[in-house]
Amino acid sequence: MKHVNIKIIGVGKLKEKYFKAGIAEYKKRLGAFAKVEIVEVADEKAPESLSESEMAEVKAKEGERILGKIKDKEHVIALAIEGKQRASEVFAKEIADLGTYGHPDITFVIGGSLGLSPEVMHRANDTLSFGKLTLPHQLMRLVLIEQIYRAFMINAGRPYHK
Ligand SMILES: C[S@@+](CC[C@H](N)C(=O)[O-])C[C@H]1O[C@@H](n2cnc3c(N)ncnc32)[C@H](O)[C@@H]1O
Repeated sequence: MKHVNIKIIGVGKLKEKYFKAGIAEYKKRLGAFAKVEIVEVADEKAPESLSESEMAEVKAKEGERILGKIKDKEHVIALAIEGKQRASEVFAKEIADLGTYGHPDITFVIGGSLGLSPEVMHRANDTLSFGKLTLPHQLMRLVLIEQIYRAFMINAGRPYHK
C-alpha cells in the first residue's frame, strides 16, 4: 500500500485523561503505517437553551474553523450518524485504494456536540457512520482512530482483526 497521511479534525479540546491516553496509544501504533495528525478546532458554547438558528450559528462557526484546516487536495470523510456504514474490511480497502489511486491525504472530520454544518458536509467527499447510536464526540475520536489502525492491520495482513 502506498504511504498515506491521516488527519483527524475534532471540535474542542480533549479533556479526559483516559481518552487522551487511548488516542495517544493508537496514534503511536498507527505511526508505523502512516503519518497521523490530530487537529483540534475551538468549540462554541452550546447551552441547552439555544434556538434552531443559534444552533445553526454554532455549527456554522465551528464548520468555518474545520474548513480552514482542510486543503484542496485532501480527501474528506465526514463522520455522521446518518452517513454510510461499512464493514471494517471494506473500510480498510477504501483506505488502501485512496492511497493507491492518488488520494493519499485522508482527512476525517468529527463534529462538535451539535454535529457538522451543511458546509462541511458539502465539502466532504464521503461519509462514515458507526451506526445509529450517538457517540460523544470525544469518544468518537478514540473509536475512529482504533478503526483506522485496524484498517492498516487488515491491509498489512497482520493478526489483529478477528
Ligand atoms: C455528539 S455527536 C453530534 C450529535 C448531533 N445530534 C448530530 O446528529 O450530529 C458529535 C459528532 O460525533 C460524530 N458521531 C457521533 N456518533 C456517531 C456515529 N454513530 N457515527 C458517526 N459519527 C458519529 C459525528 O461527527 C457528530 O457530528
